[in-house]
Amino acid sequence: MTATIIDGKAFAAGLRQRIATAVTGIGGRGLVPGLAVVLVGSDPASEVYVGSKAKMTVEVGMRSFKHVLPADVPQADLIALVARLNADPEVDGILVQLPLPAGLDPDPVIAAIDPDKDVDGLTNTNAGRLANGRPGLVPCTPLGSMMLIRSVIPDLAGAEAVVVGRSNLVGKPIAQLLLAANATVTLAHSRTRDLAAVCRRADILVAAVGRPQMIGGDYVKPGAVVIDVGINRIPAPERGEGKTRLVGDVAFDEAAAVASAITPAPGGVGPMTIACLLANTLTAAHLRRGLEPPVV
Ligand SMILES: Nc1nc2c(c(=O)[nH]1)N[C@@H](CN(C=O)c1ccc(C(=O)N[C@@H](CCC(=O)O)C(=O)O)cc1)CN2
Repeated sequence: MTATIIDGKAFAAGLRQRIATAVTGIGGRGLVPGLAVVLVGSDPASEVYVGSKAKMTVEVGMRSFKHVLPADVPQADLIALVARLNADPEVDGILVQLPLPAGLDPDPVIAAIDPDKDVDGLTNTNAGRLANGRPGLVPCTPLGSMMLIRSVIPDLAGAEAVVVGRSNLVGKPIAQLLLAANATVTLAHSRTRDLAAVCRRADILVAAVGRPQMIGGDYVKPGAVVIDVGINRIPAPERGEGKTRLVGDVAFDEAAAVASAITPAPGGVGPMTIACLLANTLTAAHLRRGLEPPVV
């Protein structure tokens, strides 16, 4: 079998286009959604992601507010910034880029975000809403992964789904979303016994372990849909001394030979993360004003 490649880059571009159209529509009524992104420190990957978020926010017609704080900022100052953003009427969405530098605890910072502006969907309130099947803001990477899954399997009822990885940012919310779509869900992790055999049960296999190319072809059931959430930078001496390249958590060539559809990494789930952040900001901007959010 040769798998269909699920083109997340193209899907994300289409989604951003639909968001831009929706933003133009509400602009006539004087509503311009605003997204505040907070970067603490100077992690190079985080700087790139935050830069892309700011650029794409403006491209879809929203307001972008970027706050950069030094790595040694006191925790109380970071929380005070979040409090100011909570109170700012021009800000509909707040995102604190993760990971935070060593010495800062992300939990109280996330807890300080107004759940109705929590466009990362990471507060306990939004996690609880997701777990209880209530409307709320859903973490961006899981939301984007679900859109890609539904592009190849519109009806997930009864499908066997295995999610490998149990982080609050990705694994747990994807499992909740799959469950809400009536899939039969197994949440596997580093302590799961015979992980390959568990994964081979999956019609939908989601890899979110953070270990480069760990999911080999022997983990994939013939005909399965494979969603690779991993983005890992590994040495690439074949490109020259000191060079690196990005790979996912899935050994792509091996898995693609067995699966029916697969996301590449890069170019799969990653680009959906920022597009879904913009979608969540649009949703938050509507809900905060008591308006029905558009379907994008
Ligand atoms: N507060 C948050 N922090 C982090 C999140 C998040 O959702 N909220 N996710 C990741 C980083 N991230 C966005 O923040 C992100 C990761 C990857 C991509 C992406 O488009 N990746 C490309 C490759 C990019 C490259 O060349 O480096 C791809 O996969 O094709 C966008 C956003 C952790 N932190």
